[in-house]
Amino acid sequence: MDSALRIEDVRLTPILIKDPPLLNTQGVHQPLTPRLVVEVETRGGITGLGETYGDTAYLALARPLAAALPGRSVTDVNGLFRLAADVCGAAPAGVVDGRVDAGGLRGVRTAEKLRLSVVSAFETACLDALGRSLGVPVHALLGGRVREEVEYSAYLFFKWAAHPGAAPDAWGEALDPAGVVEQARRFEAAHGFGSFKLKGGVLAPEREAAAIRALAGEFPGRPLRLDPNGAWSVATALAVAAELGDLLEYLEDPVTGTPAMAEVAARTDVPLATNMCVTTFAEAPEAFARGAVRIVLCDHHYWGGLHRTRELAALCRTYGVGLSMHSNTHLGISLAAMTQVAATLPQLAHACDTHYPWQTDDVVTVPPRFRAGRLAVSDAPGLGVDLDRDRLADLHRRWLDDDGTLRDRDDAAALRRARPE
Ligand SMILES: O=C([O-])C(=O)C[C@H](O)[C@@H](O)C(=O)[O-]
Ligand SMILES: [Mg+2]
Repeated sequence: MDSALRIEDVRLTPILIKDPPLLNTQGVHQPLTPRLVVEVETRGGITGLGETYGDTAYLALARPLAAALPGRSVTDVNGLFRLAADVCGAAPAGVVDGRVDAGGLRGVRTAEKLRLSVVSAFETACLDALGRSLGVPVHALLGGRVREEVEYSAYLFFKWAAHPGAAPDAWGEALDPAGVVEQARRFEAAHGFGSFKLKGGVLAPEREAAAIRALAGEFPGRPLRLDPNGAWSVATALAVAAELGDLLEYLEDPVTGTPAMAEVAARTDVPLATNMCVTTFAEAPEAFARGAVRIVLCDHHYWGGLHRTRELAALCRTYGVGLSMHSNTHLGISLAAMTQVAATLPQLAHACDTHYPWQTDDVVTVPPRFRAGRLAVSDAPGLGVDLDRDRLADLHRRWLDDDGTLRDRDDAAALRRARPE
């Protein structure tokens, strides 16, 4: 083994980044939300980057893994999973209690999901370091790209004009169909997005269906998705599906859990997609056997990295299930990783989700630019992004200065603070 590829040091930097008051079925995004930047430095002096959730539960698992890595090779990405199982221990008490993951809206929190979300950032950082060391892009380490660009979808939200006590943000309020259409127009004008996903589960289902109809009127024939994060009953889901019918590219997690999704799927032709009932390999057999979902949203953060995202793609292909991509609040390191892996997935037939246009902070030196809703796939070594260390230090300072209130994303708590009634 080339000793230059051995890991010399691992740096973890928790940060707080600005986030607008976007609404979802849990509550509202906090004004600042945590992320974790992982740097893996080799003995050869090359540093690889990764990014993941930065809440305290993730940090508690990341620290022992970071401490155990020096001396291992960045080529040993398979070994990371065994190592994490050995050194991370249990998730901190109280965070795995059957609740839906507040920061992710990705089904119930489990210790395994937390651990995989942490390992994903280390895997990405190792692949970045390996790619930089060898002078090849990460997609080459995953078998090579099958496309030159990756298409992304505009992620529309009902939102307030401002966080409580703050000045209105640049997007303004969107609490009705007209506001959503205006937001979509701005997304299209700024980034050229050709497809739109509306985050639902916020207003009455009829209002959300009306917003989709308004989008269809403004952008005829464009792919449209609605995602209430499991907030509806089977009857409501069927009523909305019947009303919107052909207007929808897919309906995402209209109800919670595989049995309810299967019940809806059996009674509508509208394709159902999920990032809530199939979020681990163990959940796939039942959901696929029952025909509960036609599309699974991959997300390298919680599926455990870029290689495992490709394993998920192979599983979906085997069962004739389609593939799309999910996103939470994230920065340019994650966007680069999403783009690299998406470039290697032949059956990715839907535009990927991204929250990125909502972010005003970043830690990469050159923020990516969407053209016609697409990102060019970088052929530069590694992920193709570099760290802005001054920015990283500023955002880490914010995290240090926080009294603990915002270090864990909790949209329900943020809503209670803003609207105690
Ligand atoms: O597709 C999804 O379910 C999501 O993107 C979940 C996210 O947590 C999103 O709803 C958010 O951040 O409000
Ligand atoms: Mg979803």
